[in-house]
Amino acid sequence: MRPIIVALDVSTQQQALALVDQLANENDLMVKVGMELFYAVGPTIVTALRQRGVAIFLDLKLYDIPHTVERAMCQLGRQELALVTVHASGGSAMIRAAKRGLAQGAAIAGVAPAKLLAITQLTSTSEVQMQAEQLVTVDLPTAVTHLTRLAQRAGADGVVSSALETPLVHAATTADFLSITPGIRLAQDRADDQQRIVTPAEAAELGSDGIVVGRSITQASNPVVAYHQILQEWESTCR
Ligand SMILES: O=c1ccn([C@@H]2O[C@H](COP(=O)(O)O)[C@@H](O)[C@H]2O)c(=O)[nH]1
Repeated sequence: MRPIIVALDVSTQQQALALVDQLANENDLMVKVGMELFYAVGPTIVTALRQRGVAIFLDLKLYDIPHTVERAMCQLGRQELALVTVHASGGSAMIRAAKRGLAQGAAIAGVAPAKLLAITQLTSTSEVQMQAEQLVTVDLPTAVTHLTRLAQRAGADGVVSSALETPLVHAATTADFLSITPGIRLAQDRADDQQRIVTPAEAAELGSDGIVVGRSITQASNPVVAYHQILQEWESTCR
């Protein structure tokens, strides 16, 4: 399955469920709960979404000392989640700890463990910004490739980056390793905080295993029409 993952970046359960209900007829729907919704509503949003039968990507981008991340992931592991995230730059010990925590939580609850994704460089980061602000001295593709290798060696199941880097991610990892890609924009979308953007068709051509789309759907006058436009582009070029 190569999902379109709808980022439910809204601040109430009512808004989130209204969006999911509009998309209820779509096959294999996966939604992403990010910081805004999770901090506003709390873990009950996961329960409410599970009751609607959608796959859930809980994108909290954990970044802390390994012990803290392991204990936090143990809690998340008890939920039936498809995907969760950490920042790859938290390091290999932290990623290994995240994986251990997820497995522990899943075993306690008797559910399948979520897949662990590591964020490489946020899609809102440009190469210039990365070099100037993070003092990274290599170019952005090299930095993403390095963090991808580190993430896979530490046990992550995939990475998050722009689809622009997906060919590098796949070249650096085994066939089952996921390249999940936000920073998706339609030709008519206006410029915003995202820097490394591609269209759904470009993401498919580049080999993305799943695109994350937020505002192009959630802020569209008709989210279902926007979803179908994206689906059509994504599937017409999907390999
Ligand atoms: O590098 C990253 C990692 C995560 N995101 C998340 O994806 C969505 C994108 O939303 P849009 O409205 O389509 O920009 C959002 O929830 C981010 O937190 C990302 O954009 N880039």
